[in-house]
Amino acid sequence: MAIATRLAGGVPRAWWARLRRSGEWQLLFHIIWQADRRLAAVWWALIVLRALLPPALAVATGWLVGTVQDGGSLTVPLATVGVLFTLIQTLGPLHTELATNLGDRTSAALQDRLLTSAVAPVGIAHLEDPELAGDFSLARDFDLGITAPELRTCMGYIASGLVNFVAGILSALVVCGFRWWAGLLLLLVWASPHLLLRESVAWKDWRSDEVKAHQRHAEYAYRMAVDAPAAKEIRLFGLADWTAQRFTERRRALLELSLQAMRLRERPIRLTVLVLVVGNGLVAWALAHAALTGDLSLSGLVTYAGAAIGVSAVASLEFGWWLADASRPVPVVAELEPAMKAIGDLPVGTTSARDLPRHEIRFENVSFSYRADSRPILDGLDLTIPAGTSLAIVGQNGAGKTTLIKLLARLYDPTAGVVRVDGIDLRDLDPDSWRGQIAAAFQDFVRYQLPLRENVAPDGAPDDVIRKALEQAGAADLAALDTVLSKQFAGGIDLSGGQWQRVALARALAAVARGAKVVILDEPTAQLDVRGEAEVFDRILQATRGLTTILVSHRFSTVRHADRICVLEGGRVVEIGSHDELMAAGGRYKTMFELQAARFAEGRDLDEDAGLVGEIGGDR
Ligand SMILES: Nc1ncnc2c1ncn2[C@@H]1O[C@H](COP(=O)(O)OP(=O)(O)OP(=O)(O)O)[C@@H](O)[C@H]1O
Repeated sequence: MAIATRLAGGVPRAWWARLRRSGEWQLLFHIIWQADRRLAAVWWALIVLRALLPPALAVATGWLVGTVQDGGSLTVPLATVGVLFTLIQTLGPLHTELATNLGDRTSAALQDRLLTSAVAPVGIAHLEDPELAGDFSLARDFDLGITAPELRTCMGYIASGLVNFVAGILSALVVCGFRWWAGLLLLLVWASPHLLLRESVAWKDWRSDEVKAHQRHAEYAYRMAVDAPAAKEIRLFGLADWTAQRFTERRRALLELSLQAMRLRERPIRLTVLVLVVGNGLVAWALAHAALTGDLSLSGLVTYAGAAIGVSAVASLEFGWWLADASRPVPVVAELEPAMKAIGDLPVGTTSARDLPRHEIRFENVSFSYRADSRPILDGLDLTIPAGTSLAIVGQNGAGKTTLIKLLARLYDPTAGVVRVDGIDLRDLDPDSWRGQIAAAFQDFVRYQLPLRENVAPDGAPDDVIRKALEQAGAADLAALDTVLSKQFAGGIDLSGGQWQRVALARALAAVARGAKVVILDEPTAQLDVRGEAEVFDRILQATRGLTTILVSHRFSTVRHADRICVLEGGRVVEIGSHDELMAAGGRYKTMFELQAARFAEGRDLDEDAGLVGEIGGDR
């Protein structure tokens, strides 16, 4: 790992102060413990055992030398030195392996916490919030390893650091057996870097907006480079260098920031060296003097000199760096949990939606803005969708059609006004039971890298329900139900955009078969070819007949089939009625319809059997 990254955490005094202040390391050790108690207990036990070994070896070596001098039996002292030496050599690598494993488990525990807190809120505002998105990148650094090493790497070094630190203190205690002040003095001088270098700069601003922005961009560029969906455009638009450069620049900027933060000041370093030389010189002189004057035996000299050298481990700066690096994302994860809840969670009602009789939907004077300081997307909107009827919503890009759907699915609550179903405020309903009543095919539907079966019914359904839904969506012969819909899996297949859309429609239709009473179709046929659209949409209409259906579409050939159509503009409904009524009214709907019909009419020669022109203009 690059030294710059290792140094990024700053120097000991700074990390110690920071850690103590923020409780980062307590949080880290708490999470380590929660991640795997058994492994964590062994990890700690090995720290204690390994810390005992160096001072024990110093004592045993002195004993061995004394025994040689006295001419006694060497078997036991030699065996003791051998065992201690072997343990020192073997426990280290074992401990590192264990620490890597514990680091992986701790990362997984942190990931679990992040995932749980991302999916737990009832709404989705926290996932669309730009500031939280920055924190997300920082929080995932224990995995990404962009500004700091991954936790699996840190854990081994933290263990070694702790071993050194404790072994140093124990060695000082051994030196106290020679002269109490000598042990204390050595402890103080070797601990002095922690104090003297306190003014050196740590990377205090690692959570600044600048760091967050670099981190986010670096991560984004990385995903662009390695994710398959972006691969086509990256190549066609010649963006490969741009992507690589963006990643390199952002990462370099992060390293530069951390390097700036670690630059040590000269004077404290000189002073630290002076303190170390003087302190160690004094103890060395005392040892030599005692040995020369006969105050100290050769055995004692070997023991205390060995222990005196061992005290130096107290100065181990690395321990602080690794602990600071490893701890860094932990508070972000901890803070993200309440932050996401505060932004994304919505009050939960208790009334079950399962027994709603009719599913009439009413928007009453509904206003909505995504942020308090942004323009209203919906502004005093009134709209009623009678139970068992279909309503199509049309309007220009950005008119707020999808936003209205989000309110209906209770992914957000209105800023003002109320959305009711059968007269009950959506906020009084249990959100899960309400969503259980909804079957939806979204514009940006999810392409699950799962078998076809799970793509149609993620939470499980009998195969005949799945097959029927696929048939209704015109995807009966797509693949066997067990086929994974991704080439990235053995035996998997890739689907075209239109085929994927049919799968998304089948998902909604399977939900209808299992009892959903409200159907949301947001651009359900946008990716289907013209003939496919007409055929699939007829079947969807049949399958959803008698249900309350909301259809958002720019395709008027689809829209015209709805019982009623509303035109959304300026955050309100400006026209509503059946296709015939709106055409007769001669307003915005008629204009939009005729514009699209004319466009298709121009293309008639190019696509004679498309059938769309006839469909659009059929009963004009
Ligand atoms: N999460 C969000 N945060 C802030 N603004 C948003 C968010 N989602 C949408 N918007 C804004 O709200 C407005 C309405 O968006 P919406 O997606 O509802 O429009 P739409 O009518 O469905 O558009 P289209 O026909 O292009 O799909 C747009 O100006 C959009 O930029």
